[in-house]
Amino acid sequence: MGLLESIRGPRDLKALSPEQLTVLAGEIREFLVDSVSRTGGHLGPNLGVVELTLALHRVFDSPHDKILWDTGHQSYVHKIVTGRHDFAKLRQEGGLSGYPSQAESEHDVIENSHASTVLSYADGFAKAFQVRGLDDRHVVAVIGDGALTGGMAWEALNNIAAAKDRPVVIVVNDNERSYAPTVGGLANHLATLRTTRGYERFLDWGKGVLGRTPVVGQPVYDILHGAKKGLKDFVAPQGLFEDLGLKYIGPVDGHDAEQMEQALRKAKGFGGPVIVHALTQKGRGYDPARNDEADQFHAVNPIHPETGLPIAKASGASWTSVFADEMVKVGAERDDVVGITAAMLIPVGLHKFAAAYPDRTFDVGIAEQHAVTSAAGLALGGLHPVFAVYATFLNRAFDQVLMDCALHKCGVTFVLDRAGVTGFDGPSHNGMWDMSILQVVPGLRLAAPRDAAQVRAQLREALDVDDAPTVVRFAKGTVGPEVPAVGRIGGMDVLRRTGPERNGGGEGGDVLIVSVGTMAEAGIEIAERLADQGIVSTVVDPRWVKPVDPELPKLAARHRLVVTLEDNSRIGGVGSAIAQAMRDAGVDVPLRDFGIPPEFLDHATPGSILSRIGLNAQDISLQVVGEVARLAADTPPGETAKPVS
Ligand SMILES: Cc1ncc(C[n+]2csc(CCOP(=O)(O)OP(=O)(O)O)c2C)c(N)n1
Ligand SMILES: CC(=O)[C@@H](O)[C@H](O)COP(=O)(O)O
Ligand SMILES: [Mg+2]
Repeated sequence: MGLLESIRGPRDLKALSPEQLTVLAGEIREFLVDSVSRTGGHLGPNLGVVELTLALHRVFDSPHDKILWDTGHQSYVHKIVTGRHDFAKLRQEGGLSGYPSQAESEHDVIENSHASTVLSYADGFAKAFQVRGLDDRHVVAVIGDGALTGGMAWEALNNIAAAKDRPVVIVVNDNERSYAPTVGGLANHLATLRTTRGYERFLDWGKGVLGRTPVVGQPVYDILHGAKKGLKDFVAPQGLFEDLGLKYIGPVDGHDAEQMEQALRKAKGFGGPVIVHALTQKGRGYDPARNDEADQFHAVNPIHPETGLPIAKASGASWTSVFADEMVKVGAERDDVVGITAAMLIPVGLHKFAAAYPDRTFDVGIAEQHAVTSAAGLALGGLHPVFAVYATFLNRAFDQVLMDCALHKCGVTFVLDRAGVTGFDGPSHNGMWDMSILQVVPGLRLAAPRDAAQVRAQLREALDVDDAPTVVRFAKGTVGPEVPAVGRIGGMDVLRRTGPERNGGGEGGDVLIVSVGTMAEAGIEIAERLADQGIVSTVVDPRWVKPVDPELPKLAARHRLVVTLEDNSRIGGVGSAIAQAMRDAGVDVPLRDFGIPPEFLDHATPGSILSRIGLNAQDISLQVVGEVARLAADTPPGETAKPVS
């Protein structure tokens, strides 16, 4: 790839001729398909922003000018033209992040891969430049049509439009899709703007022809321009953006580097808030992506580059598919159950329910806050909504869960997919905070199923609660083997006892291991390892981790040590809640809580993250053996360390 090799920074783009830019764009697409088909990643979105990114870096001077990307999954081309060509370990330990990364480059600003934030950052930058008198630099925000459906984007637009003298260049990257086609009134408005493309071309043609005959040309051009404006307003009212006080430039062909550059130079010189509406295609130039109905290769696992077909076949059912299938069954039994997604119908597993019950499925766009409060409205209206969302994306709707759902005792069920360490997508995608932040929501009940059978059972149990919000959270990827219960204490499943039966129910021993959700297998393995050391333990799965089962403190009192395991932040998680419940019950037994440390976890494979943070059976067993030994050592002389029974 001759030309691409020579691009070591944005400066190398500035001298290229239009012909060279076309060649370079082709080489970049070839590079993206070749590389991302090997590693997996956001192939479709990045194929769609090749010319747009080249134009941005030719018109603006990053890092002096700030080029900001919303969500950041479409920043591979930006990385390539800012000197990062080694994509061999994309999204893996030690490799490039799949999103902008300040540690990687001075050209990167926003690392957060949560959508709809870029305009707020841009508003902040513009205000900072103005207050500091830095009028020699620009801020450019690239936002997708999907991200533009997020509420924050409109809060920011309201502020950006307020100051006519505060330059902000907004590039709307309109490929008509989030994963699926973008929904809502905004999407329809963007569509009407797109239809005026013909008028732009007509007007440009007119300007060219008429411009050569100035005497006649100008008045005729003015008439034409007036006609275009009137026609546009008639056919495609520009009102939305212009009525807000934003200059609107477009629609522009986002794959025509020259047209993009022209529009960006116009925007750069405007001196106030301006929108450049770029029309692009997700997966541009790669037929397998263009022809992909589902999401045009929004995010792929490794694929065969020639065909786009996945290299690895899924090794079993995913957590998502178990939920998807059960939702269809529930839909047939209960016509009050409705589904809600925030622009991720297939990724969260509501597509089958939607196919069966289209009138009972609502895609609200990338608008989780709206989704939650709309769900509260649906519940108050007599239905039982199921909002399926990635755990990390519910973070932004915490107040809506607390005040709009729980305060009103709304029977809304939240199904949190991608809970726990997800790894590849970096620090803002791990579902590691839900079991902490939701602990403080009065009345909310939270379940963490350990296997497919429990997903089905706990989903149904959640749907039976109509006077409080309920949460069912599970991990990314393939669901593990069934983990059968060997007994039940209160609402908790006993998964393993390694000592002789005591007190009839096998209650009591040295260590009580409380494994949450997918930590069940680790809990059982830890019990076996402890047994090898002569340490007797009981493993329980609380199933519903909030509220803490009233039997748990009593069971804890019959052990010398309690160990809790959760794929959630250690801070304020299930372990903390159990410790509090034990204190409240006057049970003074030491507790060791194992979870995710309170840090942002850099991108890597989930396995390597879990082993680095020590959230695995081997490391935990070693610590527990040491703890038990310390406890035994504390036993007064003459007394043998024995379980409290
Ligand atoms: C708050 C939030 N919700 C959901 C997502 C998941 N997500 C990642 S990209 C994407 C679609 C973005 O669409 P758009 O902004 O149009 O960008 P495109 O991929 O089309 O370039 C979604 C829903 C997210 N990153 N953040
Ligand atoms: C950028 C984004 O938020 C999603 O596209 C994310 O990559 C989800 O990844 P998975 O669906 O593969 O978990
Ligand atoms: Mg889009």
